[in-house]
Amino acid sequence: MSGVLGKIVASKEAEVAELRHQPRSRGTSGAPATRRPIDVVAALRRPVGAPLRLITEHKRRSPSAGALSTVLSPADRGLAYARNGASMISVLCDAPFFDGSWEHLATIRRALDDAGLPVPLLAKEFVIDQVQLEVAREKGADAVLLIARIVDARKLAELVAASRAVGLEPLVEVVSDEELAAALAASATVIGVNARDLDTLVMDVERAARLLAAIPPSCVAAHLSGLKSPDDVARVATSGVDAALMGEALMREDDPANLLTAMVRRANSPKA
Ligand SMILES: O=C(O)c1ccccc1NCC(=O)[C@H](O)[C@H](O)COP(=O)(O)O
Repeated sequence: MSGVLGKIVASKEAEVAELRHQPRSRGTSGAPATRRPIDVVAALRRPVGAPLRLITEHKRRSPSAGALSTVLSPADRGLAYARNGASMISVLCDAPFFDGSWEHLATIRRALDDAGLPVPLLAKEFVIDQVQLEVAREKGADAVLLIARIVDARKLAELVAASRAVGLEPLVEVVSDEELAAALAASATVIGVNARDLDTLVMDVERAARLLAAIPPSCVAAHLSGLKSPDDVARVATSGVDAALMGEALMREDDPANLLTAMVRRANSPKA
C-alpha cells in the first residue's frame, strides 16, 4: 500500500490505539442501544426490472476533490438525501483526510429517526480493528465499509464476521480479482467495486465494469466512485448492478435535491 491510502491507514493505527482506551458508551446517537439495524441487503438488492438503488455520500472533503460544500449541516444533508430517493447514506467518519466524524454519523441517524425516515447508514471508515465496528454501531450505523486493500484476507474474514456480530452489514470494497476472491471467501454479501484506485486515485471504469460482472448474483453488487451525472447513473443502471454510490457530485451541490432527483429519474428509466 502506498500513496494517500498508506498515509490514511497509518493515521488509523494511532486512532485505533486511542479508541481502545476510551470507555465505550452505548447508543450515543441518542438511539437506544438496542436499536434494531435496518436491513441493508433488502434496501440495496435490486430485483429484476426494479430501479438501480442509489447510495448517497456525506463528505466535506476528499484527497482527490479537495473541499466540498458545507452549506447544509450533516443533518439537513442527510434529510435531503433521504427525502429525495437515497436507498442508503454513506457518511465519512475519517477526520484528517475527509473532514468527517463519528458525530456526523450520529447526527444524521438522529435526524432520520426524528423524521421517521428508515434509511440505512453506512459508516465510511478505514477499518483495521474491531473497535471501530463497535463505535460505528454505537453511533447508529447499519452497515460498515471494509476495504479489502488495507487488510489481509484472514483479517478481512475476521472483520466481516465481527461486523455481523455487532449487527452491522459489511460492504466489502474491492479493486482486483484477488480482492474479490477474498471478499467471497470471507462470505461478504454486499460487495462494492471502486472505480478509483485508492493508492493512485486513478479512475478505471472498464476494470470496475469487468469486476462487477464477476460478482455472483447471490451477492449485492455496487459501483463505487466517479459517477457525476444522471447519464452516468443511467449507464450503471443499464449494466444490471444493484446499487451505485455518488459522493463528490452531490457534495458539490449546496442543495443536492435537484441533482439527486434527476439521478433517481434515470435510475428508474435509464433509456429515457
Ligand atoms: O476520494 C478520494 O480521494 C479517496 C482517496 C483515498 C481513499 C478513499 C477515497 N475516497 C473514498 C471513496 O471511495 C469515495 O468517497 C466514494 O467511492 C465516492 O466516490 P465519488 O463519487 O467519486 O466521490
